[in-house]
Amino acid sequence: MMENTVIDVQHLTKRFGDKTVVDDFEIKVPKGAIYGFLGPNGSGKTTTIRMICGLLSADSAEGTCLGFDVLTESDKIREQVGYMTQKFSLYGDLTIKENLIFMARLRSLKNYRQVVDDALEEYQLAPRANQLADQLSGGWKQRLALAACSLHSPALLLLDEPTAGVDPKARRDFWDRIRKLANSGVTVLVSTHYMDEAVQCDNIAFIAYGKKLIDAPSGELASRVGLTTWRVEGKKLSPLYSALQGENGINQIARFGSALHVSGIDAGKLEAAIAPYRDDSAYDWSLSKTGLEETFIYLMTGSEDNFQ
Ligand SMILES: Nc1ncnc2c1ncn2[C@@H]1O[C@H](COP(=O)(O)OP(=O)(O)OP(=O)(O)O)[C@@H](O)[C@H]1O
Repeated sequence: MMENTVIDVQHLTKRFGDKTVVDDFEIKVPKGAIYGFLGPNGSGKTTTIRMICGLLSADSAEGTCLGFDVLTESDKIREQVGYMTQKFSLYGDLTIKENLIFMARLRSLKNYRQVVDDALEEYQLAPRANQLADQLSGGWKQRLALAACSLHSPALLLLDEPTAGVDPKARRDFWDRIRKLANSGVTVLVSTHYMDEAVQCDNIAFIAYGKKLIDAPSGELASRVGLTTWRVEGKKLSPLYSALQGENGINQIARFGSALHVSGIDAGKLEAAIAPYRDDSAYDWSLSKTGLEETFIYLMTGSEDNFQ
């Protein structure tokens, strides 16, 4: 294992009944990375991450996480993992402070009162320490959940759709905190099917049907997939949308504000498909750099019905 690599796993496989939900998966994650696991519902993201972090046993696997064997030393891995689940899983009828004390004691943390006081300060929860968790807004609940799963200073954080349903300001605060943790050496695995969470990741592994289709630094994902994109602006975009949809050479049309982004994997076929509309003065066409958004939509729509 490279010194800087905290996860180095191969042949990770999991079956539930006759369904192989994670199929011969491999991944390397460097220390301090924010690594996104993207894919449609049911594609196996959570199962994969939970196996890597020792929270679920694999049917087969080779390799290490945090220097421990993924198959035989999952208890040691688990000790260093903080897991923030999709659903708020703290106690609504306990206060913020009581929740943190409960979690700290569950972890048998020495000096737990000090650890909790430090967390209240660090996460700016102190002024609300005596508020019941049930009375908190989504953003504050999420902040409490992050504080709770970080009390034992985990080396690895596992976040399952962490900002779903949270307002933009709270979301930005949350990612600022995650970035700070990553800069201090904490490695972060994020399971999501939301674009705005994906853009926060340094690396992205795209999963469909339990298999990893692509694994790349997020800045390289678009060029790896290789879509060509034309941007078109104009007054009558709806009829154009209908006319282009399903045409040979067009893999995807997405609305971006007042423009359409028309993308295709084969640049020549794409150009031929839009040719009849290029000279129409109602439209203003320009070749556009394919971004993460178009790539993300393309990947997601190409593998929508995982295990349905
Ligand atoms: N304990 C279980 N028993 C049986 N099937 C399961 C179990 N856990 C997950 N599955 C199935 O495994 C597949 C992958 O599930 P998983 O939760 O890993 O997907 P996901 O990509 O994280 O989905 P989502 O985005 O909806 O959370 C799904 O078909 C799911 O129904």
